[in-house]
Amino acid sequence: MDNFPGVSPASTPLSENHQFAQPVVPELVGNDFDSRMMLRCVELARIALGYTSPNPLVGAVVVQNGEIVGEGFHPRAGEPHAEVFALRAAGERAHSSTIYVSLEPCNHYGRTPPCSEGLINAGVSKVVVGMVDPNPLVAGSGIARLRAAGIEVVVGVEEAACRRLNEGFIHRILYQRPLGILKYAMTLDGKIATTAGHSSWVTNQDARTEVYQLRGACDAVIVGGNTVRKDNPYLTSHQVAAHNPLRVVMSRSLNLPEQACLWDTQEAPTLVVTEVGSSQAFQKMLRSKGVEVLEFSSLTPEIVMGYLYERGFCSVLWECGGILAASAIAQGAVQKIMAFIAPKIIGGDHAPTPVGDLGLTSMTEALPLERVTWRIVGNDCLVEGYLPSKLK
Ligand SMILES: Nc1nc(O)c(N)c(N[C@@H]2O[C@H](COP(=O)(O)O)[C@@H](O)[C@H]2O)n1
Ligand SMILES: [Zn+2]
Repeated sequence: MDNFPGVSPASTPLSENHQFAQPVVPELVGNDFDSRMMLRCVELARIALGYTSPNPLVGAVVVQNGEIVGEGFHPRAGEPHAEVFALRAAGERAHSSTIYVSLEPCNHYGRTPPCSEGLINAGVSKVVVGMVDPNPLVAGSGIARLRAAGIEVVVGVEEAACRRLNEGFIHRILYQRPLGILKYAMTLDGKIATTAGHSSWVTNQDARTEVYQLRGACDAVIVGGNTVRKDNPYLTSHQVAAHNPLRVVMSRSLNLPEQACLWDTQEAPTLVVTEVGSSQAFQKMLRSKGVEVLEFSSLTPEIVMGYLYERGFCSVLWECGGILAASAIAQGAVQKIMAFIAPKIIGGDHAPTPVGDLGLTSMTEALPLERVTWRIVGNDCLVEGYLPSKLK
């Protein structure tokens, strides 16, 4: 099992969960201070990027007289919640304190007892919450329980940052599927490779490093057989992030190379999903290398996403070619687009493009992205946006 940088696995010692204490900032009061503390919660939560599914990323900070006296984050499902680590780190100083937490404290017995009770028992006087927990087992009941116990509760501080942090978890809870992110890199004339299929590299190192970080934050990354045959990718986070996603290959035929970087499972696990009836000999060869192989009666993006949901995943990165990308979009397996655009022209009548045929013939049918943002990454531009909600 892989570890957090500087943090030991499974039973993370509390002292180490607490090792991120910040200096006192007495001059900051009111909303600025609340914002700073909540952003610190988000920062703490992000230490566990890639490790917490099906649970959310959560950070917590205990403040006494303007001083941080305890910090914590949720390291992984089955371990205590962020509030517990922060309260334990604060010890006696949790009494009459204000606790900041990026997600509403839970109010149910799951793998762990309710944090609402822990906060009441610790004697905190105020709880500042980033966002309400969309989990129907919580959904406002944690806030109500704290208020009923006479604790002041403020909700919605840095809510946008808290929601962004957990967009995969939120999507999983609301739609019973992982959030699907389609990432591609294309030239300014919309090509992901040359006519000959060569694609190394469309974007510069900075953009590729950002993709490695993205992989580290996702639970799985999916490609089709064509990408394995043409690019022979690793699909790891290349040590830029501590976590590696499950690498998933979708192939009906198992017409795949005997030798491929993805069959080396030392660094990261690989799952090949195929259809009933594909070569048993090839499946045996893959299994002998430590590759997991699963057969489905019908192999579609929707079925694979349903399976990955059951496996507990919150976010899945599609790094496939245009044909599979179009099929994933059409089946509602993609909600978010991340397009890296390199300022170069390659041309080519038959050079591949990021999204294949969607069956749309009029420009009025084009799928308009929502909540679009863009930024420069090194020499390239990253455009991000969300497919219209009706596709979700
Ligand atoms: N507020 C809060 N802090 C954390 O650190 C959390 N992990 C959660 N998670 C919520 O509780 C559910 C998981 O409970 P168990 O870990 O199984 O006990 C999760 O679905 C969230 O709703 N909340
Ligand atoms: Zn909890």
